[in-house]
Amino acid sequence: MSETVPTILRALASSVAAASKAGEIIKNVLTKGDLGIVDKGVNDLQTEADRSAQKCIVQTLRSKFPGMTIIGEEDISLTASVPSDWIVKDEPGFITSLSCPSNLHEITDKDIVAWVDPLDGTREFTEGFLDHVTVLIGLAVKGKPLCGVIHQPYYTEDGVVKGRTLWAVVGVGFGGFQLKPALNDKLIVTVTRSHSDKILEDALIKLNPDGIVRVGGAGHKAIMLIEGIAHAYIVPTKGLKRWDTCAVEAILESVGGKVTDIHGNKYVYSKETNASNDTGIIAAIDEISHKKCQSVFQEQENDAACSLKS
Ligand SMILES: Nc1ncnc2c1ncn2[C@@H]1O[C@H](COP(=O)(O)O)[C@@H](O)[C@H]1OP(=O)(O)O
Ligand SMILES: [Mg+2]
Ligand SMILES: [Mg+2]
Ligand SMILES: [Mg+2]
Repeated sequence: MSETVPTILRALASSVAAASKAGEIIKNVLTKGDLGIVDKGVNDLQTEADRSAQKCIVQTLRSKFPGMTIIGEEDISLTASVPSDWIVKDEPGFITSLSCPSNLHEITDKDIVAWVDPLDGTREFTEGFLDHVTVLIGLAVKGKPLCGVIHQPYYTEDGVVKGRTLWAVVGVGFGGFQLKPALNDKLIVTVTRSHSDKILEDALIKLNPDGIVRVGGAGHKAIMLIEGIAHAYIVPTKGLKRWDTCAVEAILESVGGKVTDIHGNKYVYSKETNASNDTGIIAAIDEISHKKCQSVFQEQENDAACSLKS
């Protein structure tokens, strides 16, 4: 069976299954109560949940796709053995049965770069904002995000924590969510709740949006766009890394959104690249919202250039 399924679909199916297992692992760490928090820098936390979830995802992908390049956020040793059920065998049929164009059939595991954020929204996780937590896996081919997985372990429906997994293959399909349109003729932006600075606050004054939604996590903010709560997610400076944005970009692009840096340029997701998204992010659900945000960043740059000259 698996011989006939394109490798990229098997890789996405495995990522969907591994992200869900990582979500279980995250919940178990929290339930046990010993988070093992480390600050990797300034306001840059890592917990036992981040470490264990990454082990699960990387070991799963590595066991099936030996040629794949896997780049995870956490700098941890992967030589120690992990519980056998952390290496997930499942490849859900709703992904492997997708029909995809012939060029995607030619992709081999060596062509795929997996960008893995085992727990996005770590600060919010430690502060109890659990619905802000996601597991992100993006699969890039030829430097571009092709497949994305956003797993939200604490997604709640009717007061019950159910969890959910959003996925997409650019140009092929998406699932795990329903796209809800945002209010027309408005601009609501979503921004950080825990990493703000003067540059962001100045940009918000200049942008003067109809609403500002301050929540944690890159994956969670992408969900705000999909659910019609905001039109654009902006980060004016560095802070985000490719593992925060690869899955987000694939999913938003597959529903007609646009993700670039603040100058309108695309980031490259090849294995050779520096992981840092140095020139910020504009992630928008549509072209018009993206344009509105980009023009404000352009004005800010022009103002800065003028004040340097005078
Ligand atoms: N200054 C920073 N240092 C480290 N990670 C950052 C920084 N800013 C943002 N991030 C990452 O981007 C995500 C979105 O940022 P924010 O929640 O502030 O909007 C954060 O959850 C965090 O991912 P992670 O939690 O995976 O480390
Ligand atoms: Mg982190
Ligand atoms: Mg992150
Ligand atoms: Mg993380």
